[in-house]
Formats: sequence, structure tokens, C-alpha cells
Amino acid sequence: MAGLNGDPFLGIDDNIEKLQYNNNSKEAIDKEGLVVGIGEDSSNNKNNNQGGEKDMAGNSIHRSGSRPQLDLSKAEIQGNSEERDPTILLPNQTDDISHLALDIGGSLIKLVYFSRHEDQSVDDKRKKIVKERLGISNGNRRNFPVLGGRLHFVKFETSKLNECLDFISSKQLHRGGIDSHHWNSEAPANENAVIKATGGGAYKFADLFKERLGVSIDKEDEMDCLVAGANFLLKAIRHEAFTHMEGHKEFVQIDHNDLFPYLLVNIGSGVSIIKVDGDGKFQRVSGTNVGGGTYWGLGSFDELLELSQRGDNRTIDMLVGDIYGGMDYSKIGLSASTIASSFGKAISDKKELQDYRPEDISLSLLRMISYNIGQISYLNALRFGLKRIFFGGFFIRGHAYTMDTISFAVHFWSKGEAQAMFLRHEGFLGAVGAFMSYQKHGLDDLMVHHLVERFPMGAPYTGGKIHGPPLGDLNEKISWMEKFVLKGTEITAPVPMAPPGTTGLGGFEVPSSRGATLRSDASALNVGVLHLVPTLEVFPLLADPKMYEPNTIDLSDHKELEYWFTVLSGHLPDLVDKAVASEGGTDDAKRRGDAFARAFSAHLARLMEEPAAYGKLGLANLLELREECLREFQFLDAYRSIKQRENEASLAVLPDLLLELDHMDEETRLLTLIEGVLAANIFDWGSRACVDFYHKGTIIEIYRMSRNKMQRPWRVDDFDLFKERMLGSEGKKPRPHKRALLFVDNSGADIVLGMLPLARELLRRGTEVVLVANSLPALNDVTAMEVPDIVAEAAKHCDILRRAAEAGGLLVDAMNNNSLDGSRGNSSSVPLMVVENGCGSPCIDLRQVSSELAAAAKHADLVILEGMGRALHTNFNARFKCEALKLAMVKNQRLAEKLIKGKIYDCVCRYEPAT
Ligand SMILES: Nc1ncnc2c1ncn2[C@@H]1O[C@H](COP(=O)(O)OP(=O)(O)O)[C@@H](O)[C@H]1O
Ligand SMILES: CC(C)(COP(=O)(O)O)[C@@H](O)C(=O)NCCC(=O)O
Ligand SMILES: [Mn+2]
Repeated sequence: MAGLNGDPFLGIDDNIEKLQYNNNSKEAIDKEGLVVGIGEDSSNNKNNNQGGEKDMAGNSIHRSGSRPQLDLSKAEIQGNSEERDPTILLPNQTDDISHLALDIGGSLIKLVYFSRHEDQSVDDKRKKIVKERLGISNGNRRNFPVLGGRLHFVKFETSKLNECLDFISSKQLHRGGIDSHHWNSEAPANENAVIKATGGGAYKFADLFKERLGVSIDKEDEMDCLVAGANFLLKAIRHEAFTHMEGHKEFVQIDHNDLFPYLLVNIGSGVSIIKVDGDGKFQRVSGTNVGGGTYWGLGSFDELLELSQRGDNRTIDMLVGDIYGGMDYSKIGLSASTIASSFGKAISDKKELQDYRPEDISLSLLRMISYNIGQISYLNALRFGLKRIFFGGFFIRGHAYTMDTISFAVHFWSKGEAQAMFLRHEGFLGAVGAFMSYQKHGLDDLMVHHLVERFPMGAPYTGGKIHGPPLGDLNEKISWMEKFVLKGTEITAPVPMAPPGTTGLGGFEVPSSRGATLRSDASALNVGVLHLVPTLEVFPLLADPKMYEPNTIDLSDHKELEYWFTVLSGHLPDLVDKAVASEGGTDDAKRRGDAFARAFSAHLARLMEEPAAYGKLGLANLLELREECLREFQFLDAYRSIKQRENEASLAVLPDLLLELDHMDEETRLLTLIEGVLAANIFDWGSRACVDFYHKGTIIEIYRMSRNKMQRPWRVDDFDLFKERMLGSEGKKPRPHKRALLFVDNSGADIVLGMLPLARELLRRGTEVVLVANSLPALNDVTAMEVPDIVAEAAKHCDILRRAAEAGGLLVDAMNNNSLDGSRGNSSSVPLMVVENGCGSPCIDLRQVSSELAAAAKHADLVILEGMGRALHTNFNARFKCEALKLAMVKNQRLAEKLIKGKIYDCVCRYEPAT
């Protein structure tokens, strides 16, 4: 059942979403005939002579083991009655699997399409053993629809339907069923292909679709789709909704059980106002013809928006003050600056339209439309007693001033009773709803933790128009990066947006950012590719998953963001060197390294300019973005040789360390073990400060030095509490833990001389130990694939480890002989096991972990989180149902100051009893 069991994972060959831009640099590039649309890249692994599954040493590279997969031959699970009607894609039934849904509006065509992955998982022995040991079988697995892949969001102008048809055809989206990676251009178009579509164009253009693509359009009701889309997004995307007041954006956590009723206002060409009471329960209560089409109809949308930034509507709008001789009409609560009549000054001024500045007209128009919609929305909210109003539709376009104006209107008219909220997928509600209407996708069963949003290399450049077919392979991606960056230097250093807070006060003031330029692609689509990973689970030991926030550092503080921006930019040259070297230093690797650096810099620049562009931003997201970006350019493991070297050096001294430990009494040993973990956590190639002194000595010298400096009390020091729990007090022996989950961090000394000896101590005391390691490489972190070899090597020198590893099925001999047939190895020891965590980042978001980790957690009563990434940047404030120990050396001065009011190289040993 490999396919149905596909373990969760973060895709590595992230797609470059179709790009859109309409700035000057684009023109230049277009003329050169460069393909500017960047499409799905399914061919990362094929095009780069990586050969797929083996590295240079012939070892399997674990790249995507946790990816969702579909197994054509095992479709029988479809009938599994134990599960609540799981929806299953039957890969053989190619004729009824659709990948595409459309919303063809009066202004824009919105596409949502789904791409599945190839099965690239390495079904390694470790996984088989883990499944057996942890009792993960298909029968008792969580119910989930067999669905894994990515949802992409693209838009076109309706008047350019042909470009849209070309796009669909180039990606073969209409062929449905055939994995789009494997489509065969010679294959006949699917005769029965049906595409779900909504919006007026579904009627208007049905014949054209049949003619051009040979597909039938299955028309879905527009309001049904809007509501279905909004409900799905609000439930399934963690930070879909946000408020936007006075330039300040704040993501809102919507409680699923407290979503209804709400008012949905979709501002497309025209405006629909819908009262939503539940799934499929709604009523269109009103609308207005003054909407997005009104604005766009009077000029070019992007241009108008940009002009409005520099506008002053007071030259053309008649204000209360104009009527009252500069005074407020305070009796009825109107200030002098209140707009009394949009465009009203034009009557008295005796000027012609062309005498007014286009900037001022544009702003006046934008305000007129936004206030009007805000007011009508408020009146409808009042009519039905609704407090929450969600605004969607592409008129909003993530534009700060528009949102501020609408928010102000709602706030003003409702006297703060009602709240305006906006949606990140604003314009895609209908298209998502149309997609949802393919019930066989089982999309409605997906939950927040099944979705991972990724922002591929194209994200910083999105916006504007689409040209040309999608880029198909890595090489094209790289040359796109090269050419694009050469031509469009202003894009690598994007025009800064007005800093937060100055995009406009909303209210009745003019934008205070007058003169500030909008991004050259004023129209950025702030949505990424949604990876659907149905096997991800919430870590079962979180005390309160709803309150859980992985990030300790919230980068919405601009100073903080600036600091980390500088740090990460500073790391780049060194990282690129390592990455290039890890791929043999070839010219090809150098090109990829360059492209990676450009792409990551562009992400950083984009986020500096608009920190919330990719949703709520924490440091963990930035660190993960870096790893994903490396993978996008096929740097599968930049630190491979460093990790190997350090593992070997550390394993060589492990026997001496174990001997030393065995001569100690219990209490000294425990302290030495914890000291050892903290000291060995110094080997962190993600920290500038540490890397600097790796040049000053050998690994072992640095480890010794670090250990010698372990002066207690540490900055956070709960060791005595932990010791009491482990060893007891006043002669009372406490019961040992049943199972401990050890979240391991770095390779080399960190795992070998730090965590393994601690694991050994727990095993010795009769506690089962599960080493939890990354699914994919990140910096010098050890991966789940690498741990068994390290343990096997260590076990050669240690009986405790050997017997436990055998019992856990970790030793190669054991694997080959008895483990796979289900026998338990040497039963005289508790087992030592290894599971992957589902991540490929130095940090861990415990809301989205692998199913093996979730299974391992079931019987665990102790969680040990190690390292800065896992225990400080994320999870420092996390509370667990079981006991938790958080161990890390703080290798960054600023973090030390902020988090523990200490200094660099201070240590944290935080012990928390079960909550
Ligand atoms: N790139 C763009 N080109 C044209 N209009 C845009 C663009 N981006 C946003 N808009 C605005 O979005 C409106 C269309 O919103 P949308 O939700 O797609 O409605 P519809 O379904 O009626 O096409 C346009 O009328 C315009 O005001
Ligand atoms: C990337 C890291 C979280 C990895 O730390 P670890 O989890 O290995 O202890 C850490 O190195 C870090 O926060 N670096 C910040 C950059 C710097 O200080 O140079
Ligand atoms: Mn690390």
C-alpha cells in the first residue's frame, strides 16, 4: 500500500507558479523572446542528471519520501468500510479526474488547477521497520482521502481568453486524469473530458472550449461557488483572513465552530453581497453595480491604482468643509474633511475633466467606490445583525489603501460594531468553489494541517500579465532568473513600498504616502502554491493545538525583520559556496548556485518590502524558505560532506566518552549528559558566529572547549527539577519514562556525542527511545535516513545501544534477517527507533508532522527538543501534554538578549512537567 500510505511531505521540486508582470523590464524581455511564464517543473529530478535516487556514494537520497503518492495497483482501499467513506483517486480512471476549474468573470478568468506528484518516495527499510514497530498499518491509519498534490492559482484577463486557452493546453490541464507530468502530446484529447466552470463566461464561452480544447464545460452556479470557496478557504487555510486598518495588517484566526453567519461581499466587476449561514446555506441579499468594473472601466486597472497613490482627492471631491466654510458639521458628527460629494467640486470649479490631475481623479474614484461598497455592506450587515464582513474579489487586489478605505467605512458606519476582513485568496473564491464541486477530490475533508503553502521562486515577481508557455525544466528556470535579473535590476531590489502605517490612513484623509511608488507589479498575487498533504497530522502531544504558535519571533516587528534579513543575506555567499561544492563545483552547479542566490534574495527583498506578502511571517518561515529555495535549484543536501566528516570524527571519540560516563555515579552522569548535549549543540552551520570559529580548531577540540565552558547555573536551568524526576529524591526511585521522543538537531558531535549518549541513558533505565529527525536535509541537521547508519556505527562500541537498536530494528543485520518478517530482535532491551518528523527545515511546526511521528507520540511521556531551531526559534513557548525538556545553546547574540536576557553561547535547559 505504498501509494496510499505515502508519508507526509514537503515537496522539493516546488513549482514556479505562472508569473505575471507588466512592467517595463518585461517588455524588454518579451521582445527577446524569452519565455516569461514559468510553469510547473516536474522535471527537476530528471533534467539534472541526478539519476533520481542515488547520491555519489550510491546511497539513497531521501528527497520526497513523505510526499503524497498514489498507487495505481492498490486501489482496493477505496472500499475500506472502517473509514468514513474516504475519497480516493483511482489513478486508472483517467477519464474522470479533472485537474482544472475555472471562474470566468466579466473582467478576469481565474484558474485553480491541481497537479499530482510522481511517486518518488524511497520506500526505505527504515520506513518499513518504523511502520511495523509503531503498528502503523493501513487499517488503523487516520481516515483521509487519497489525494496529494498541489493547488495552483492563476488569472488571465477575460478579454485574453486565448492566452488562457493556450496556457491550459500547454499544461494539458484539460486532459484530466493523466498526471500532468507525464502527459503525452500525441495522446488523443480525452473525449469525455469535462471542466467545471463558473461565472458568466462558463455560459458565454462553452462552445469555444469545446472547439479549441475539445472539452465540455460543466457549469456551476456562481454564488454556490463563491460560498463554497470562501468556506473552504476560511476553514482550511490557517491565515486566510486578515484585517487591514490604517496600514496595519493583522491575520485573524477564525474558529471553525464560530464561522457562521457572516456576510460575504465579493467585489468583482460588479458586487455580490451574500449572507452565509453554513456550507451550502446562503442567500444573496444584495449587490451593487458600482464595483471593480466601474474602476477598471475608466482606465487601466494597474495604472489607475498606481496613480491613486499619488492623488489628492480634495481637489475634486466636495468636502464638508468646502460647504461649511472650512468648519466641521459637528452636530451630526461630520468633520470638515469628510467627503460630502464625490467629484462634487467639479461642478463649481468650472474646469473641464482634463483640467484635473489623473492622480486625483483616480483616487477620488477609488474612494467613491470603496466607501460606497463599505457602506452598503455595513447596511446589509446591520439588516441581518452580522458582525463579520469578509471582502473578496479582485477589485481589492491586496491594495492597502483600498482595504483601509473599506475598513474605515465599515468601522465608521457601524461605530465599530462590525469588522471588515479580507481574504488572501480574494479573487479566487469562485474558482476554488468550482474546484470543490469535483467531489471526488475530497477537498472538503482536508483540514488546516493537511495544507502547506509554498512560495516558489516566482513569487516575488508575480503580478500583471501572462505570456508564453510555462517553463518546463530547471535549466529554463535558471536562465529565466539570469535574464530576468539582468534586465530588470529594479526587481532584484524592488521599489520599497511605503513603510507600514503610511499607506493611507483610510478614513477621510488622503493617502499619506503621496509620492511613494507602488511596486512595479502593483498587482502582486500574494498566494503561493498549496501543497495538499493528507498524511500530515497535528502532533498529538500538544497541550492546546489551537493556542499553539510555533514561532517565537514574530517578524512583524520591522526592526526584527531587518536584523534577520541582514543575517540571512550575510550567510548567502558562504551557503552558495557550500551548495555548489556539494554538487561537485561544476559549472552547472555554479549556475544553479547563482540562480538560487538571486531567487532567495528576491524573496528576502519582497518580504522586507511587504512582510505579510506570504502570510503571517515568523523566523521559522524564513529559514524554511531558504531550504525550499535550495531544493528548488536541486541542491539536495548542501552540507552532505560536512555532515559526513563530522560524524566520522565524533564517532571516533564516542567510545572514550561512553567509557568516561560509565565510570561516573548516576547523578554526575546525568549532569554530564545534559552538559554534553548543550556543549555539542555548538556545531551549527546556520550560525555565523559558530562557523567563524570552526576554523580555529578541530571538531573535537571545539567540543572539549565548549564542554569545559558549561558553567552552571545555565541561563535557563531546570536541571535540578529534571534530575529529581529522573533519579528521585530522598531515596525514592521514580518510575522511568515509558517512551521518550528525542527531537535531534545537528549531525556530528551534536547527535553522536550529545543526544546518543542521552538516549543510551534513557534506554539503560528502561525507557523506549524514538529519535525524531528531519525528513529532508536542512543545514547540517541530521536526517532520519542518516540516523540508522550513525546508530549502527555507535552500536559497534556499545552494548546498550546495540541491543536497543536491534530491538528497534535499526541495525542492518537485523533488517536483513529478522526484522522485516515481524520478529522483534533482541527482546531483552527496550527498543531504540528512528522516525522522520515530516519537515525539511531547522525549525519544526508541530501542527504538521509526519504520521510516523504522530504514531510514535501515542505512547510517549517525555519529549526532548534539542537545538535552537526546534527548541528556541520554534516551540520555546509550546506546552505539551507530557513532560518536556528543551535543550539548546543560544548561538546568536540578539536571540540571547531577546529570549533569555542573556548573551551568545548561553544555554537553555528548560524542564516542564506534563500539563
Ligand atoms: N490585472 C487586472 N486587470 C484588470 N482588472 C483587475 C486586475 N486586477 C484586479 N482587477 C480588478 O478586479 C476586477 C475583477 O474582479 P474579479 O473578482 O475577477 O471579478 P469578475 O469575476 O467579475 O471578473 C476588475 O474589474 C478590476 O477592478
Ligand atoms: C539556523 C539555526 C536555527 C540552527 O540552529 P540549531 O537548531 O542547529 O541549534 C541557528 O543557527 C540560527 O538561528 N542561526 C541564525 C543566524 C546566525 O546567528 O548567524
Ligand atoms: Mn540544526
